[in-house]
Amino acid sequence: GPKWDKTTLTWRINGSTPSTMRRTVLDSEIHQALLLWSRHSKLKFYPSGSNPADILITFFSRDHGDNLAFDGIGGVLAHAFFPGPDFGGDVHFDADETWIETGKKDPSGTGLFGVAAHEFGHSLGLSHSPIVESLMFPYYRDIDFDFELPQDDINGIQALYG
Ligand SMILES: CC(C)C[C@H](C(=O)NO)C(=O)N[C@@H](CC(N)=O)C(=O)NCc1cccc(N)c1
Ligand SMILES: [Zn+2]
Ligand SMILES: [Zn+2]
Repeated sequence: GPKWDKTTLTWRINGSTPSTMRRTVLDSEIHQALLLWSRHSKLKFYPSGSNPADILITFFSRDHGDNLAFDGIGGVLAHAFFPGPDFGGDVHFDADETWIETGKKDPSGTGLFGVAAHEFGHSLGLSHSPIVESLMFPYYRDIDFDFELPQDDINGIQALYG
Protein backbone atom coordinates (compact mmCIF):
# COMPACT_ATOMS: atom_id res chain seq x y z
CA GLY A 1 0.00 0.00 0.00
CA PRO A 2 0.94 3.69 0.06
CA LYS A 3 3.93 4.86 2.06
CA TRP A 4 5.79 8.11 2.57
CA ASP A 5 8.74 8.71 0.23
CA LYS A 6 10.61 10.43 3.08
CA THR A 7 11.45 9.48 6.66
CA THR A 8 11.20 12.97 8.21
CA LEU A 9 7.58 13.87 8.83
CA THR A 10 5.92 16.86 10.48
CA TRP A 11 2.82 16.97 12.66
CA ARG A 12 0.50 19.67 13.96
CA ILE A 13 -2.63 19.75 16.11
CA ASN A 14 -5.24 21.91 14.40
CA GLY A 15 -8.23 23.70 15.92
CA SER A 16 -9.96 23.12 19.25
CA THR A 17 -8.87 20.32 21.56
CA PRO A 18 -10.63 18.43 24.38
CA SER A 19 -11.41 20.46 27.49
CA THR A 20 -10.80 17.26 29.51
CA MET A 21 -7.07 17.46 28.80
CA ARG A 22 -4.53 20.30 29.27
CA ARG A 23 -2.80 21.20 26.01
CA THR A 24 0.64 20.39 27.38
CA VAL A 25 -0.61 16.88 28.25
CA LEU A 26 -2.16 16.48 24.81
CA ASP A 27 1.10 17.43 23.08
CA SER A 28 2.98 14.95 25.27
CA GLU A 29 0.53 12.11 24.50
CA ILE A 30 0.94 12.78 20.77
CA HIS A 31 4.73 13.03 21.05
CA GLN A 32 4.95 9.73 22.98
CA ALA A 33 2.68 7.99 20.46
CA LEU A 34 4.94 9.08 17.57
CA LEU A 35 8.05 8.00 19.52
CA LEU A 36 6.72 4.41 19.60
CA TRP A 37 7.10 4.27 15.82
CA SER A 38 10.32 6.28 15.47
CA ARG A 39 12.07 4.04 18.04
CA HIS A 40 11.69 1.08 15.64
CA SER A 41 12.34 2.74 12.28
CA LYS A 42 14.29 5.47 10.50
CA LEU A 43 11.27 7.79 10.92
CA LYS A 44 11.71 11.18 12.60
CA PHE A 45 8.79 13.41 13.62
CA TYR A 46 8.86 17.16 14.20
CA PRO A 47 6.19 19.74 15.04
CA SER A 48 5.45 21.71 11.86
CA GLY A 49 4.97 25.01 13.72
CA SER A 50 2.77 27.20 11.52
CA ASN A 51 3.80 25.41 8.30
CA PRO A 52 1.62 22.76 6.64
CA ALA A 53 2.11 19.39 8.36
CA ASP A 54 2.28 15.91 6.88
CA ILE A 55 0.20 14.61 9.79
CA LEU A 56 -2.53 17.13 10.63
CA ILE A 57 -4.34 16.16 13.84
CA THR A 58 -7.89 17.47 14.42
CA PHE A 59 -10.74 16.74 16.85
CA PHE A 60 -14.12 16.68 15.09
CA SER A 61 -17.70 15.75 16.03
CA ARG A 62 -20.18 13.95 13.77
CA ASP A 63 -20.13 15.18 10.14
CA HIS A 64 -16.85 16.93 9.38
CA GLY A 65 -16.57 16.96 5.61
CA ASP A 66 -14.85 13.68 4.74
CA ASN A 67 -17.85 11.37 4.40
CA LEU A 68 -16.67 9.51 7.52
CA ALA A 69 -18.94 11.10 10.13
CA PHE A 70 -18.20 10.31 13.75
CA ASP A 71 -20.82 8.66 15.94
CA GLY A 72 -20.83 10.41 19.32
CA ILE A 73 -19.32 8.89 22.45
CA GLY A 74 -18.11 5.28 22.09
CA GLY A 75 -18.08 3.31 18.87
CA VAL A 76 -15.58 4.70 16.39
CA LEU A 77 -12.92 6.65 18.30
CA ALA A 78 -10.80 8.03 15.48
CA HIS A 79 -9.69 7.45 11.92
CA ALA A 80 -6.61 8.24 9.88
CA PHE A 81 -5.64 8.51 6.22
CA PHE A 82 -2.86 6.49 4.61
CA PRO A 83 0.25 8.37 3.38
CA GLY A 84 -0.27 10.88 0.57
CA PRO A 85 -0.71 14.58 -0.18
CA ASP A 86 -3.31 16.86 1.42
CA PHE A 87 -5.40 14.80 3.86
CA GLY A 88 -3.00 11.86 3.48
CA GLY A 89 -1.49 11.03 6.86
CA ASP A 90 -4.05 13.13 8.74
CA VAL A 91 -5.68 11.86 11.95
CA HIS A 92 -9.20 12.78 13.07
CA PHE A 93 -10.24 12.09 16.66
CA ASP A 94 -13.88 11.91 17.71
CA ALA A 95 -14.29 15.02 19.86
CA ASP A 96 -17.28 13.46 21.64
CA GLU A 97 -15.11 10.85 23.42
CA THR A 98 -13.94 11.61 26.96
CA TRP A 99 -10.24 11.84 26.14
CA ILE A 100 -8.01 11.31 29.12
CA GLU A 101 -4.28 11.32 29.74
CA THR A 102 -2.40 8.07 29.96
CA GLY A 103 -2.00 6.55 33.35
CA LYS A 104 -5.15 8.14 34.73
CA LYS A 105 -7.25 5.14 35.71
CA ASP A 106 -10.56 6.74 34.76
CA PRO A 107 -12.70 3.88 33.39
CA SER A 108 -15.19 6.36 31.91
CA GLY A 109 -12.49 7.94 29.74
CA THR A 110 -10.53 6.86 26.67
CA GLY A 111 -6.75 7.08 26.87
CA LEU A 112 -5.54 9.28 24.03
CA PHE A 113 -2.04 7.77 23.81
CA GLY A 114 -3.21 4.29 22.78
CA VAL A 115 -5.64 5.55 20.18
CA ALA A 116 -3.13 8.03 18.76
CA ALA A 117 -0.44 5.33 18.53
CA HIS A 118 -2.85 3.13 16.58
CA GLU A 119 -3.94 5.96 14.27
CA PHE A 120 -0.35 6.94 13.49
CA GLY A 121 0.18 3.36 12.33
CA HIS A 122 -2.43 4.07 9.66
CA SER A 123 -0.88 7.50 8.90
CA LEU A 124 2.37 5.63 8.16
CA GLY A 125 0.72 3.07 5.88
CA LEU A 126 -0.18 0.15 8.18
CA SER A 127 -3.58 -1.54 7.95
CA HIS A 128 -5.32 -3.48 10.72
CA SER A 129 -3.66 -6.64 11.96
CA PRO A 130 -5.41 -9.88 13.03
CA ILE A 131 -2.79 -10.36 15.78
CA VAL A 132 -4.79 -9.63 18.91
CA GLU A 133 -1.85 -8.19 20.90
CA SER A 134 -0.75 -5.88 18.11
CA LEU A 135 -1.29 -2.13 18.24
CA MET A 136 -2.88 -2.38 14.80
CA PHE A 137 -5.49 -4.86 15.98
CA PRO A 138 -8.82 -3.13 15.24
CA TYR A 139 -9.98 -2.85 18.83
CA TYR A 140 -8.88 -0.47 21.52
CA ARG A 141 -7.00 -1.37 24.64
CA ASP A 142 -5.54 1.14 27.04
CA ILE A 143 -1.75 1.37 27.04
CA ASP A 144 0.65 3.57 28.98
CA PHE A 145 4.03 5.14 28.35
CA ASP A 146 6.08 2.02 29.20
CA PHE A 147 4.28 0.14 26.40
CA GLU A 148 6.68 -1.59 24.03
CA LEU A 149 5.69 -1.82 20.36
CA PRO A 150 4.58 -5.44 19.74
CA GLN A 151 6.66 -7.52 17.30
CA ASP A 152 3.90 -7.61 14.67
CA ASP A 153 3.87 -3.80 14.55
CA ILE A 154 7.69 -3.66 14.52
CA ASN A 155 7.68 -6.03 11.54
CA GLY A 156 5.12 -3.82 9.80
CA ILE A 157 6.95 -0.53 10.27
CA GLN A 158 10.34 -2.08 9.47
CA ALA A 159 8.93 -3.46 6.20
CA LEU A 160 7.92 0.07 5.21
CA TYR A 161 10.65 2.29 6.67
CA GLY A 162 13.21 -0.08 8.19
C1 LIG B 1 -13.55 1.26 10.95
C2 LIG B 1 -12.62 2.24 11.62
C3 LIG B 1 -12.95 3.66 11.27
C4 LIG B 1 -12.71 2.02 13.13
C5 LIG B 1 -11.78 2.94 13.86
C6 LIG B 1 -10.30 2.64 13.51
O1 LIG B 1 -9.84 1.53 13.40
N1 LIG B 1 -9.57 3.72 13.35
O2 LIG B 1 -8.24 3.55 13.05
C7 LIG B 1 -11.93 2.83 15.33
O3 LIG B 1 -12.19 3.79 16.03
N2 LIG B 1 -11.79 1.65 15.85
C8 LIG B 1 -11.98 1.50 17.30
C9 LIG B 1 -12.67 0.18 17.54
C10 LIG B 1 -14.05 0.33 17.02
N3 LIG B 1 -14.87 0.86 17.87
O4 LIG B 1 -14.28 0.09 15.86
C11 LIG B 1 -10.65 1.55 17.98
O5 LIG B 1 -10.59 1.29 19.16
N4 LIG B 1 -9.57 1.92 17.28
C12 LIG B 1 -8.43 2.52 17.89
C13 LIG B 1 -7.51 1.61 18.60
C14 LIG B 1 -6.82 2.16 19.67
C15 LIG B 1 -5.86 1.43 20.38
C16 LIG B 1 -5.56 0.14 20.01
C17 LIG B 1 -6.24 -0.45 18.98
N5 LIG B 1 -5.88 -1.72 18.67
C18 LIG B 1 -7.22 0.26 18.27
ZN1 LIG C 1 -12.56 12.42 9.41
ZN1 LIG D 1 -7.68 1.50 12.91
